[in-house]
Amino acid sequence: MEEIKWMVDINLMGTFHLVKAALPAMKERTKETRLPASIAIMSSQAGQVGVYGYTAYSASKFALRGLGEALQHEVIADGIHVSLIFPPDTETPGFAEENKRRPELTNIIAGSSGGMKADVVATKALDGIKSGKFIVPCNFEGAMLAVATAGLSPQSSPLTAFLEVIGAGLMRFAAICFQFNWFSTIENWYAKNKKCA
Ligand SMILES: CCCCCCCCCCCCCCC[C@@H](O)[C@@H](N)CO
Repeated sequence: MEEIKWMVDINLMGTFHLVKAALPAMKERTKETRLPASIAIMSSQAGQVGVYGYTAYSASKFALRGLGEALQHEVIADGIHVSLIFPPDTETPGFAEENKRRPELTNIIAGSSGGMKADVVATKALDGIKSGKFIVPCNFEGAMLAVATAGLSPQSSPLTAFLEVIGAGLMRFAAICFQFNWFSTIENWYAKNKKCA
């Protein structure tokens, strides 16, 4: 339980603390300058889909979506835009550390979206923030996830809204195929490893 609390403290409470600390000055500045401002929240693709081995991590990253959606309602009148970034595995020192003890099944499922270099994720994130996107995917699988999990999130443009409406059925179908594949992999892995034990 201590480790779960630690993760929620960093990923969720850490974001609350940062937003709370930055908001008064941001509101003041947008009022004075009339220039738009952005709050970028770093989630993860594991905050769009639950992934084996990431129970605490996924929970803390999913929570950021609720935070972001509600916050966008609360700051839109101040000219502040919220962006939620959803990267896949990203080559960072933290990821190298994580990889030393990541379960095989997590590797397989997370591998469905591949990995990205940190500077590429940073560029994608900045582009998304600058163009006022609420959901910022970082790769092709991320774009599919964005459509599949669009829910009631604010849409960034009429084109995105159109693609979400048109793509919804297709992406649900793709999601079912991915889930089927992941559950079969988990089942086979347990069957094989139980036999070996
Ligand atoms: C509707 C179609 C679905 C498209 C493919 C979905 C692939 C989803 C795979 C998600 C993997 C997420 C892994 C991210 C983990 C990182 O955040 C973590 N390593 C950071 O430490």
